[in-house]
Amino acid sequence: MPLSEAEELEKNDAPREDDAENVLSVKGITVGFGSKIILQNLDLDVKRGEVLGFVGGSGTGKSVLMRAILGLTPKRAGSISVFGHDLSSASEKQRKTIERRWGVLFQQGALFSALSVKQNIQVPMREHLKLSPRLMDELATLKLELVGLPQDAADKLPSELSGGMVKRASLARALALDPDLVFLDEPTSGLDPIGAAAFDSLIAKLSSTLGLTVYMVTHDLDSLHSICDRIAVLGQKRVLAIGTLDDMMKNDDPWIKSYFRGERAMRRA
Ligand SMILES: Nc1ncnc2c1ncn2[C@@H]1O[C@H](COP(=O)(O)OP(=O)(O)OP(=O)(O)O)[C@@H](O)[C@H]1O
Repeated sequence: MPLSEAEELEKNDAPREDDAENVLSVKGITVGFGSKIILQNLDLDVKRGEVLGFVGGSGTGKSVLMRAILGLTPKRAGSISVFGHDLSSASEKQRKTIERRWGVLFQQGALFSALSVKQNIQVPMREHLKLSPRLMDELATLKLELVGLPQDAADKLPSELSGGMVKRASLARALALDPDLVFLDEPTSGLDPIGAAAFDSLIAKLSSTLGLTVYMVTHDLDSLHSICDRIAVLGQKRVLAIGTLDDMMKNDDPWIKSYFRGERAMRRA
């Protein structure tokens, strides 16, 4: 009898012991474009069930790192393990199984403009699952509810939605396959403070009720304060520091100090 995809994964690439704690483990990765090195020998662990906020100056490589983890940008060295499985040695089939367990919300939402919200949510279902149209409609309805969108949003085009609704629709698409891990690239950018706070609460609620692990690139100090269990700071081509907000407040690196204890941070206090 042929092995299921999950059995295939187990058989060929047994999870390492630290899988129990780390959903994602990046070891010594280097990424560059031409002669420009963006990330060098970078290490990062993301723990199961945590909300990790990722910050860093503009252009330090936060999006590049996320894209490298997702396999969209090639790395020159190092290894990336997700759910205990090394992505470089995974077969295509194993990779697909791993991809089914993560969801991604790209910057600006990245919804397909010619597809309705419902069809956008169903894109990952079409790619990874074989379901009847009726079941896919039922699932899309559930996802809309989960992210707090009204059912009449289902047949709208992205251009007919407000910025906050686009973010929610993108989140619904990221959650389409009931992932264990979600990557969010600046989910609250472009939202007004009330919309951003509502989106933060939604992420916190989903993380606690669904046990989701959240990897969130953000510039939003409010998000860092309100929902992140840990914060990682990218700088000098690596993770400069990782820890709780308290740890960041005590850190004396000049960039970290000005970010967390500078004028902007003090204004929000
Ligand atoms: N495909 C590419 N080819 C060449 N250079 C690239 C490419 N993608 C990104 N870069 C460069 O890599 C660097 C890091 O970019 P990245 O978008 O990851 O920064 P970021 O930390 O996400 O910035 P921001 O906070 O402004 O979004 C930048 O100098 C960018 O120009």
